[in-house]
Amino acid sequence: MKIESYGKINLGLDVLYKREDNYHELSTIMQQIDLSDILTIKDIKEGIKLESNHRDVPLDSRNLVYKSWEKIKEKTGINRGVHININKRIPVAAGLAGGSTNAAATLKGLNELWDLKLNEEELRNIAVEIGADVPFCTMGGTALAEGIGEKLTKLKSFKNHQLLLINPGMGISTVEVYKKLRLKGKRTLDTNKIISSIENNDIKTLSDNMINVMEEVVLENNPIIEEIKNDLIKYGSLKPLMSGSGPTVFGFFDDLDKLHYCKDKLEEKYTKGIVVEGKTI
Ligand SMILES: C[C@](O)(CO)[C@H](O)COP(=O)(O)OP(=O)(O)OC[C@H]1O[C@@H](n2ccc(N)nc2=O)[C@H](O)[C@@H]1O
Ligand SMILES: Nc1ncnc2c1ncn2[C@@H]1O[C@H](COP(=O)(O)OP(=O)(O)OP(=O)(O)O)[C@@H](O)[C@H]1O
Repeated sequence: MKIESYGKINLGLDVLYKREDNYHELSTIMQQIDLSDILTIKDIKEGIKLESNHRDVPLDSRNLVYKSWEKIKEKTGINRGVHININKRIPVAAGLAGGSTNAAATLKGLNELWDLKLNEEELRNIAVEIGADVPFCTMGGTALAEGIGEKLTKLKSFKNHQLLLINPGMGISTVEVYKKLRLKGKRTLDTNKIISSIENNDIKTLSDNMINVMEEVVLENNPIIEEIKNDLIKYGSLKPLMSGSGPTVFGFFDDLDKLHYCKDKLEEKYTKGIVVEGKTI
């Protein structure tokens, strides 16, 4: 069985406060994009064997795919073996939910392969035990995520908007970013404005109002992110934003020719990085 495992961007990310369980309460708009990894899942006699084309992906119990297999065993009592090949195309530790989407695809894949009949809500309840971004990844599309990311409200579809994603070529640890955050004690992101722009299919107003409260602390040690944002604007993007805990930056385009011109320019400049064209799905 082959499954496509799609990444996400945050069309705005606000961190409201630190909770007693040490997680943070969020208000974020999540959007699935067509940049994906391919998972190939096969039955084997017992245990789990992982394989990947990407050297930064752990092939043991640290992999979120491994955690999905363990959770399925624990929740359903099914103890079957599986071989999973993870063909990585989503940059790793990039703020694009790479590991989380692989975990979600594994939950859905095993549910189908083993005919477990878990419904969407049951899948989401298992997903949150694997990671905060995993429930959204099982659902996809466009959603407001609150709580630690697991309280999801589906929003109107925001498909087919063209964007460029620029990753400077290094990874950033989500845990470290949460540790460094300086919380303001009040809301920074106008989520209603983001939601109304989505409803009106208005990428310009959306882009103008996108805020990610994690940018500030990530920028302090990674000034290249500001440089990428400035370059995106210089070559025709609408106002760009860092996704999640970074370092990937994305910008929307109202014209495909502008996007291709910008892509050429940024590919020339960021030779150590990754420049990918994508769209919202
Ligand atoms: C930055 C985002 O990508 C925004 O969508 C997510 O909040 C990150 O979610 P994630 O990588 O799935 O997070 P998890 O794997 O569940 O948690 C990793 C670590 O991030 C921190 N964490 C995560 C989510 C959250 N709401 N509050 C947190 O403080 C915790 O220290 C946690 O130990
Ligand atoms: N299937 C997986 N794919 C990629 N990384 C994984 C996977 N499983 C575990 N990891 C580990 O998770 C770390 C974070 O990688 P990931 O690509 O999920 O980050 P991210 O996109 O920033 O996540 P998020 O946006 O959810 O915070 C990696 O450094 C890697 O060690």
